[in-house]
Amino acid sequence: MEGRAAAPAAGTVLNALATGTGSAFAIGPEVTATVSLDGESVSGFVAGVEDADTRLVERCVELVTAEYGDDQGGTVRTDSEVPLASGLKSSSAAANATVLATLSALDAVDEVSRTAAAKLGVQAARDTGVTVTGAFDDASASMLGGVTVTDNDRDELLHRETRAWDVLVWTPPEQAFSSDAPVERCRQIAPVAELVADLARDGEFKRAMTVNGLAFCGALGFSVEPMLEAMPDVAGVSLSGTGPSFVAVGDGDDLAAVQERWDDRQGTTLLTTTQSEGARIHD
Ligand SMILES: Nc1ncnc2c1ncn2[C@@H]1O[C@H](COP(=O)(O)OP(=O)(O)OP(=O)(O)O)[C@@H](O)[C@H]1O
Ligand SMILES: O=C(O)C1=C[C@@H](O)[C@@H](O)[C@H](O)C1
Repeated sequence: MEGRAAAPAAGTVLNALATGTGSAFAIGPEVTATVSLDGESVSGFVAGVEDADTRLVERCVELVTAEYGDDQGGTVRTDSEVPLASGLKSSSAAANATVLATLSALDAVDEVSRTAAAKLGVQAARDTGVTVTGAFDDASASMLGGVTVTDNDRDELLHRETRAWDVLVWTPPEQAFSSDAPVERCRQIAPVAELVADLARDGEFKRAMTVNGLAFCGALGFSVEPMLEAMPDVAGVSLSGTGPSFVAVGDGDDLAAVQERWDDRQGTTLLTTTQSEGARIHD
């Protein structure tokens, strides 16, 4: 019994740590999960990362086999095109891919809606303490594709649209785990987050993410310089998640100008696009 599925990473429009309302958009790079159900306990591997914390993806397999199978164990392996703890939601993508791969291994894909599958991954993230709010914003964007706006306190999808943007990502050579973020400082910028949520619900995603980025750089202690370097050329740029990556959206020519500046920084830049199809199961 084997299943394979892939789910996209995501960038941030609104970080939910201030108010519980969040917004994110799916981007090209993916996490692929391969699940084999042939044992009693569940063990996980992250390709290329020794000593990776595999509890999240193991918990995803456990939750799915408990609800849709017979508590089977087995192995789960993830292969990721995005680095861990970089603000690009690799945890949500890994959880979504693992939930779908496990459902595929059980031949139970048709029994579960995509939204319900994303919620199982959110539950696994809460159970293993890798998230602050549950991050249904990131999970829904990765699972459904497009741009989503969610209430993470109720795991409710408030709004979803698709956008065809080019996306530039700068990832510095550091890591920042969401579970270590200073939540109280984020709550202090709630009035700004409410304004960003209004813009996002109206589909004004670019302006929303730029205001989000300026506010969360302040709350989380990141420099706004990468944003200032992008703002002359693009309307949408933000710190992604709890950092350290930044994302800028627009069209190719505008992003090329930003990339020239971000290429002078340490770390890596990646030019990709928005992704509107969401997670997919490999036959
Ligand atoms: N590719 C992966 N495969 C398996 N587990 C993963 C993967 N990516 C993340 N995780 C799990 O999620 C945990 C938290 O990850 P992390 O804080 O890096 O989330 P992220 O989604 O990459 O970052 P952010 O929330 O800032 O976007 C990791 O400790 C690990 O347990
Ligand atoms: O852990 C969390 O709850 C979150 C982490 C970041 O990705 C945020 O962007 C997201 O809105 C919520």
